[in-house]
Amino acid sequence: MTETILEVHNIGVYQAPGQPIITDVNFEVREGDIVILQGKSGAGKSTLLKALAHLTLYEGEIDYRGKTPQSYGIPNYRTRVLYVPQRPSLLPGTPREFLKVVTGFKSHKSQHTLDIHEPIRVGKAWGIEEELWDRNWSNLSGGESQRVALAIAVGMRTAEILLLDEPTSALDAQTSITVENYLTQLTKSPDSNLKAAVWITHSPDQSKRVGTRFLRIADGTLREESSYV
Ligand SMILES: Nc1ncnc2c1ncn2[C@@H]1O[C@H](COP(=O)(O)OP(=O)(O)OP(=O)(O)O)[C@@H](O)[C@H]1O
Repeated sequence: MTETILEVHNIGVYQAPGQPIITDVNFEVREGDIVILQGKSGAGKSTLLKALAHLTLYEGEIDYRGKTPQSYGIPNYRTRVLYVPQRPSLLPGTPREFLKVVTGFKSHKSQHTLDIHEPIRVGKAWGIEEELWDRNWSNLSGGESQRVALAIAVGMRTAEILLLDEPTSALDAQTSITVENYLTQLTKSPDSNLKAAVWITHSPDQSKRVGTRFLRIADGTLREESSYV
């Protein structure tokens, strides 16, 4: 039987008391799932991913492998259920400097799989030459910084679930497919830590290519669909 990784019970996020962005969200993520999260702009998709990563206040419960996020320690939990923003906003310095900082965190160090060269290798597979790692973030194009940030998230090899917030929105069609194939194959590989993803996209074509399950947020709550609609 396929193992459940994440169980989400009655999640609600509020922008102010009595003003919910999302309520009564229930679903689970199992090994091998690439869960497409769809919904209109402003529906609450990013809000839900941030709640799953414990990056925003929420009510309700999250179980990761049968335990609460707190029981892992929140920084450690966040490396396993890892949110990848659409673009790294306003980061100082260069990607290589950023990589050195994040790989120095105790929560990452405690995991034996870490290899700081792996993100650079992943980036190369997506057309990111090594010299770009020494350029300031502010001097990278939108598509370059998006791929570098994703390469860091993937190359750390700490995540079991990636929470992907429009991960290819700044990429051309061909590069987007290269990244998609890499992520879907990694999710299926028995040697990989990565077991699943929750993936926001506005692209019906991308949803069909990568999705194994389809969730939609509408009117402040979530429902499962049989396909992208
Ligand atoms: N920190 C916050 N405080 C108050 N309101 C917020 C906050 N974050 C998000 N919102 C509001 O919550 C709603 C959902 O935002 P969210 O970013 O989750 O939407 P989304 O579905 O990801 O949209 P898009 O497709 O445009 O990225 C929006 O109305 C947004 O303005």
